[in-house]
Amino acid sequence: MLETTIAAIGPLDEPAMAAARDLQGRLTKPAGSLGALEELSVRLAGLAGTCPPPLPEPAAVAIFAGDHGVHAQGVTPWPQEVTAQMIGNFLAGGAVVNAFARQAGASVTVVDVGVATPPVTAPAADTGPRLVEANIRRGTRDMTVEAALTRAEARAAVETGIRVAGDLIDAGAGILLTGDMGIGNTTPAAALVAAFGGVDPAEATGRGTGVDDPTYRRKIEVVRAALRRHAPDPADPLGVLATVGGLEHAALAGLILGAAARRVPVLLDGVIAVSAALAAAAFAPHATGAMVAGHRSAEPGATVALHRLGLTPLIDLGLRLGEGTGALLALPVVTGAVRVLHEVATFDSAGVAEK
Ligand SMILES: O=C(O)c1ccc[n+]([C@@H]2O[C@H](COP(=O)([O-])O)[C@@H](O)[C@H]2O)c1
Ligand SMILES: Cc1cc2nc[nH]c2cc1C
Repeated sequence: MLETTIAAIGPLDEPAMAAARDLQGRLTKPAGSLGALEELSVRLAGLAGTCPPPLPEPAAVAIFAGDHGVHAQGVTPWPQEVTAQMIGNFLAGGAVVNAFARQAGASVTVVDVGVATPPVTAPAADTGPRLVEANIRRGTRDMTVEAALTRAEARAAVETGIRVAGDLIDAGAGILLTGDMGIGNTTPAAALVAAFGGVDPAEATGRGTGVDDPTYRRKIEVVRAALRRHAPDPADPLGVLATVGGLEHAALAGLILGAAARRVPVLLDGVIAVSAALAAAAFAPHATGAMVAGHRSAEPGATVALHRLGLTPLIDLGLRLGEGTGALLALPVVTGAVRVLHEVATFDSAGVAEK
């Protein structure tokens, strides 16, 4: 399934992009006045292979949740149980992601790919957040001691993400938004950014949920130790994900690949999402055509990854929550970029004089 998905990911459609550029030039506004929205609309036309591209509606957030053996190294102040407890909060509708999803009119799907303790489940409701139980392992192994995952486990997580993308798109989603929950997951995210980005762990590692100076220094050394032990090869993305990644990172890479293969845009959230996006781009370089960077996380690794991917984030508000919150805030910007191509009059049709 991974191989067929990768094979289905092709380049952006040049004629559709040329048509979108031409249309942008005829709309009743000074050329270039919508800044980054114009190039985004052109890219989404190229992804859809048609101009105008469909409005990115309805929107679906997929929150992949997992735990991390590297938690034992003291890289986060939070207890591991918070991952499962926050799943309960997501399903009950009480987290920030739920508030932003209600505002944006987006559905929320929580996917347990690797939570260590059984998730706290809420009573099933027909509407509201949904739980997909796809646990591959109750948390990864400690990457400073051994590989976090076997290649088979990493592949199973990637393929779970591909499957979730397909299911959400089959159910009608016009855009997918990445979400994540996993106490400790900024440590493997930093390792992935350092491995794929070829930067020193000190440049890729941030303070996550907020750690003090001694913990931050230890966190950098933990990332350094894992990379030294495994020496992951960036040309082997499954190997990188298995040795120094996480189950939610691998599943997010799969979600991105699945969206790209179906030519549906995927709006990226924070550092966990963009570290997974580096893996997706290593599997299939053309997958970047489907990626839209929702925001610039405060984590330094996010800026490194966005630069490598050639993506400019739509908003930059110093967020560092995860869950999909930054992607949800950016969603109206993406919709606005496309809506312009559908609804704005041309100089010709509106009888407005050109300069
Ligand atoms: O999205 C981000 O950039 C981001 C930055 C810092 C923290 N987080 C969230 O915080 C958790 C991981 O933080 P930590 O310090 O436990 O590694 C995890 O649940 C993430 O969703 C997320
Ligand atoms: C409370 C809490 C909520 C979160 N949401 C995403 N990561 C999180 C980490 C914590 C600790």
